[in-house]
Amino acid sequence: MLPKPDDWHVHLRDGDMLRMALPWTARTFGRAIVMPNLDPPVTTAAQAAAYRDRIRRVLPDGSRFEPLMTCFLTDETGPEDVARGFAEGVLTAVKMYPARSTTNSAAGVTDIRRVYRVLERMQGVGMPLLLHGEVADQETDVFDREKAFIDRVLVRLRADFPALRIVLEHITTAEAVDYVQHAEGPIGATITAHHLMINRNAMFAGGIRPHMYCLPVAKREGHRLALRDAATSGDPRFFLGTDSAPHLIQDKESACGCAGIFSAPVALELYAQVFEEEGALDRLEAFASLNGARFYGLPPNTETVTLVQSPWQPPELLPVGEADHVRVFCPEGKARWRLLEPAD
Ligand SMILES: NC(=O)N[C@@H](CC(=O)O)C(=O)O
Ligand SMILES: [Zn+2]
Ligand SMILES: [Zn+2]
Repeated sequence: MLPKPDDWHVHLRDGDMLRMALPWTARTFGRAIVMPNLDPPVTTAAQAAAYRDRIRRVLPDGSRFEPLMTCFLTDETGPEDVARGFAEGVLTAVKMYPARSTTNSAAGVTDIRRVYRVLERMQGVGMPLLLHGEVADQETDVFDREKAFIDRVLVRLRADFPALRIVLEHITTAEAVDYVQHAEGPIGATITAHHLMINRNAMFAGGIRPHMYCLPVAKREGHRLALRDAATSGDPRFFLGTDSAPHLIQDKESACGCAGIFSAPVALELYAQVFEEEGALDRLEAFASLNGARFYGLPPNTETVTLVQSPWQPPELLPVGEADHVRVFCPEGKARWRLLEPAD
């Protein structure tokens, strides 16, 4: 049993996809940081408030799930708008995607110098900046883009804004682990369940596997092991963020399949498996339920969840709208841990 965990990085989408995805996240997590990369993206506090209303309207009856909203940083973002959104409790954080680094990020930041006024303001009011930490330039090898982001962008950014609260999201490399462990000042990192479970071979096992493709792309085995060490270390800088990112099958199984792995229905159960394999079940609570809340200055949830060791078969495909489905991530087909429903 542990305090209800929070998901510090999730894509809930909108419309039919939101109706499919939200109940899975709300079942497991008390709160979630909701990504703003809709099409078009959520770029202002007012748009974030409207999106939060749409999310609340499709929450299952009786759910106490709380969506924590973000807005998408663009070259045009106004410092006043985000600071006011933060003060009013509409916005929890600002999300920065380097332009064209990932799904629906075309409106992202083209040159970090253009957003320095916004960052200055955020630093002043203590508002976190969440980073998709990959450079977007196509000359850099896709497997090196996270390390290049740290070397070319993050080091400089943190030197210029030493008190800015930063989350390096969905980290995938030993270099990112090392950077976050040793950096001075307020920094944290989220780690997904899938990056703890698969390495890059999973994308090519017997053929091309589009459902194992996400960004940042899974790396070599050594990096996966470094992530497992970090997540299970008890270091409060590392916390749970599923990056559950549903896409329709037709968009994944395509000549140009999009990036994103949908893990919400089984994510906590898979994290539990990883912690068990590492002999660190006693540290799952810190990673899943305490560290992130502390970073964001929030109390842990008062509700609890219970995980039991009991193999089960998560749904493989979930319908969205009339015509298509989303595939659920579960690399071994079965999950070894099960979340007890309140009625169990
Ligand atoms: N992680 C992904 O592979 N995709 C995310 C975007 C993101 O988090 O970078 C998505 O929105 O589909
Ligand atoms: Zn991302
Ligand atoms: Zn994401």
